[in-house]
Amino acid sequence: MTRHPVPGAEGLVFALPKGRILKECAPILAGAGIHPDPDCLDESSRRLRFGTSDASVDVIRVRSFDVATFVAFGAAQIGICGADVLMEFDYPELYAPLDLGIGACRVSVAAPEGVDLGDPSRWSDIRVASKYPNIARRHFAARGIHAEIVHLNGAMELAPGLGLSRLIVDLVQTGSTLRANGLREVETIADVTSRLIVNRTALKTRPEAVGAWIARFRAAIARRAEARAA
Ligand SMILES: Nc1ncnc2c1ncn2[C@@H]1O[C@H](COP(=O)(O)OP(=O)(O)OP(=O)(O)O)[C@@H](O)[C@H]1O
Ligand SMILES: O=P(O)(O)OC[C@H]1O[C@H](OP(=O)(O)OP(=O)(O)O)[C@H](O)[C@@H]1O
Repeated sequence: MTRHPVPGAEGLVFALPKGRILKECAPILAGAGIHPDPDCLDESSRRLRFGTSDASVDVIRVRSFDVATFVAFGAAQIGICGADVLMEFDYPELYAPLDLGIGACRVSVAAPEGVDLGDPSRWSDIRVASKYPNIARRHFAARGIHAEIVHLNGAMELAPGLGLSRLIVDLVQTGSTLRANGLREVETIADVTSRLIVNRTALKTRPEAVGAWIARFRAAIARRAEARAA
């Protein structure tokens, strides 16, 4: 694919999450008319910024949590990330106009299989391991429970068995990770899919460019839905 110069002040930077959502994003990007350099989808590539078939758009590939941060601070104007990440950060600078319908899972509370946790309405304090400290804290606070959060970046499932916490708050899709680690889902906090996100200031100051991309993604999602229904 032809290399294009990086976008100048008028160009847009599109933040994509590396990891499991990246491949699911590709057909949606193509439907919206963004064709990144093939290296972008090759997880073994060490590059982080890629040109696209549109000389005015570059793609960056960052961790899922960091997509929200790049877009919130205006370093990227558009991006794709899970609703879990949006809930966790709650950045006022982010506008999430479109549910892309990919990366479906849920944020749930889980506990050790076969352990009686007692009556949750009687809990006052509980220790919870999660990579979503804000979601977890808010969830328990809304029930009048003070949650002491142990912030982990992965392998939360180990925490209850090793006495690090009584509960975990993590993503669940099939439930096989919980089962494989002797845990059960206790409660769903929120259903999750991936969203198109934009920086609110960029949308205000460059409504033609940013608004046009939102419209293209909206049309691409509608076409996918029609094709699935046919
Ligand atoms: N099991 C799953 N099924 C469906 N979607 C998921 C699942 N796990 C995560 N996701 C979605 O994919 C996003 C990215 O998850 P992924 O596992 O690729 O990255 P991560 O492990 O959170 O990031 P990192 O590798 O940077 O720590 C999550 O924020 C969520 O929206
Ligand atoms: O219910 P399941 O279908 O088992 O999916 C849930 C698992 O998927 C995610 O982890 P991932 O595979 O992304 O690995 P990670 O721990 O590196 O984030 C999530 O953190 C759970 O561990």
